[in-house]
Amino acid sequence: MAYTIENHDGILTFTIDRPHIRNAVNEQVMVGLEELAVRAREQDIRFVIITATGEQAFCSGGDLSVFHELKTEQQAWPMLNRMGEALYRIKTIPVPVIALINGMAVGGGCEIATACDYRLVKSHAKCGFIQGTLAITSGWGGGTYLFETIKHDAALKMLADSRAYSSAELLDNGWATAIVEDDLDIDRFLASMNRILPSVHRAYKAMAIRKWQETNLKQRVDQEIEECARLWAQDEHHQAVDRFLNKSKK
Ligand SMILES: CC[C@@H](C(=O)O)C(=O)SCCNC(=O)CCNC(=O)[C@H](O)C(C)(C)COP(=O)(O)OP(=O)(O)OC[C@H]1O[C@@H](n2cnc3c(N)ncnc32)[C@H](O)[C@@H]1OP(=O)(O)O
Repeated sequence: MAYTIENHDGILTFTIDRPHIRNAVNEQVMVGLEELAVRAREQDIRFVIITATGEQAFCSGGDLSVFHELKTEQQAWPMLNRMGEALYRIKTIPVPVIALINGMAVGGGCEIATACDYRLVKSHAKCGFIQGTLAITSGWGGGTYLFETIKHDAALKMLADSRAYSSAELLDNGWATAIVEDDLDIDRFLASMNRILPSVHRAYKAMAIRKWQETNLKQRVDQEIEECARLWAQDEHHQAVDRFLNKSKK
């Protein structure tokens, strides 16, 4: 199994469980995120947490060993669109969604975290939209969500930098909600959330969702996906992925 979903007293935790491959997203993880989006809409759910197994990685994005088989725009679009739909469903979950970033979050991994309402970043974790180094843009909606999340210049810089930022940089640019060292820090954050009635959390989330609907967030995500699919088909992208996969084999 590539993931687990556990409900403890209304806190629904999704854990990507592919640490050997830095928790990269394959078809099974996509199925898991789709299941999460359904279960998170049940009435007893108070918060959702998305995290991953181990200390090394939260998620290294799409599983390039699988997705590298997609060569053309027409082949790439269904994969990008499926994840785009799943992440939009996660973004609009009616309760707060917390990314617990236990390690590296790069590429699509950074997009998953950006779709969440809060990002608790372990101090050793580094995160970045490194897609530029693969000659593509973000393609699961994460770039669009970034512009909803942090200041315009910081967002544009983070996308264009195409490198992993330290936790201190992520706190500084507003992407990280907090840096956490251990379970105690996480418990403290959840305790602060628990002080307020679930119905109040739901009402505030509904306010944010209304804004996203009125500003055509989904339409903007769809445009991001289409642009990424176009870039995906270029030789520069395939060559960059070849370099990464062949480096691993040496
Ligand atoms: C597809 C959608 C697109 C989007 O819309 O955003 C993307 O997500 S594109 C994918 C972007 N992701 C990457 O380019 C990240 C690639 N990975 C890395 O840069 C590094 O692995 C890391 C995440 C910085 C971690 O480095 P390190 O701790 O040194 O581990 P290794 O590099 O040795 O990796 C261990 C093992 O895992 C394999 N691996 C890692 N990430 C991926 C991946 N995304 N897809 C496939 N395989 C991956 C890596 O090849 C190693 O394998 P072995 O050598 O066989 O052990």
